[in-house]
Amino acid sequence: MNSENKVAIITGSAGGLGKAIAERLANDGFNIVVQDINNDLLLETEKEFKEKGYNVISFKSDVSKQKEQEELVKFTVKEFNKLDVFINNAGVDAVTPFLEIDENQLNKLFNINVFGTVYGTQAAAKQFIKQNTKGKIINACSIAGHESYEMLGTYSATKHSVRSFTQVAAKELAKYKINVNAYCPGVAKTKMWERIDEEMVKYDENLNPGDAFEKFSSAIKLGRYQEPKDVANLVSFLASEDSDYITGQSILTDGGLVYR
Ligand SMILES: NC(=O)C1=CN([C@@H]2O[C@H](COP(=O)(O)OP(=O)(O)OC[C@H]3O[C@@H](n4cnc5c(N)ncnc54)[C@H](O)[C@@H]3O)[C@@H](O)[C@H]2O)C=CC1
Ligand SMILES: CC(=O)C(C)=O
Repeated sequence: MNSENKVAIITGSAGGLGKAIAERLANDGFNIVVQDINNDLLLETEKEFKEKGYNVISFKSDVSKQKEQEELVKFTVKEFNKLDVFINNAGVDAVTPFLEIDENQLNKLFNINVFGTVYGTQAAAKQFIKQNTKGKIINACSIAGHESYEMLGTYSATKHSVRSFTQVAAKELAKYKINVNAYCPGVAKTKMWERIDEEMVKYDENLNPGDAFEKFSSAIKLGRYQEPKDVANLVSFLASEDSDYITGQSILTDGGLVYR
């Protein structure tokens, strides 16, 4: 392990966008901590990354638990001596009409997408302040943090909330030289979109499997759906010194879908 390397934690990185972000940061020279609630997939990813020669360790926890976010940071500092970048990537979806939104759905999505982001930001910021170093916190927002989508009401509300917390944390933490930004992907082919497509098709008899994904992605001006590496490219920039003068922003990376 190289103790000179910068250290990044990426939550929800056993698969999907988080895994691509972790891999990109490892290639950028970071020591990385992959975190997820899915332990089997997490261990597989850790093994794959070790075989590729990355400086990686894994930590199984639940981002919606404040204490577990603190333990994640503690574990990282114990293993790698410091923290430089914390990526609040873990997130979950739900597809229902507005009239069917219930308490379970609201609790689950807000707990993971919003509370998880707040707890992760707090744990990372406290560590940066203790270290007396600058630091970067990078949150997973979405096109749904700028525009609210039918059938994705709760999800969209959580991502608007992530954008709001990104702004307020950036304002309050700037005096410690902590930057807080967010990336807003569009339509990336991961397990999340597989689930969204499956659920949307259930609610509309005119849709066949794959149609909902196709419908969303056919509106993308650059003419193709998003690859996880498109998202990793933006996060790599936000984690680097090249973004030192940017804070409080929720930046769209969607191939031309939502314009703000
Ligand atoms: N796929 C897409 O098109 C888009 C995704 N996003 C956001 O990007 C982030 C990553 O999305 P995907 O990779 O597509 O999702 P995904 O569902 O493929 O992967 C999410 C990962 O988070 C983990 N996770 C779920 N709950 C957790 C918890 N409580 N604690 C720790 N880990 C947990 C899962 O086990 C999984 O490995 C999410 O925040 C999502 O909302 C935003 C816009 C578009
Ligand atoms: C998955 C997602 O973030 C969407 C539909 O915007």
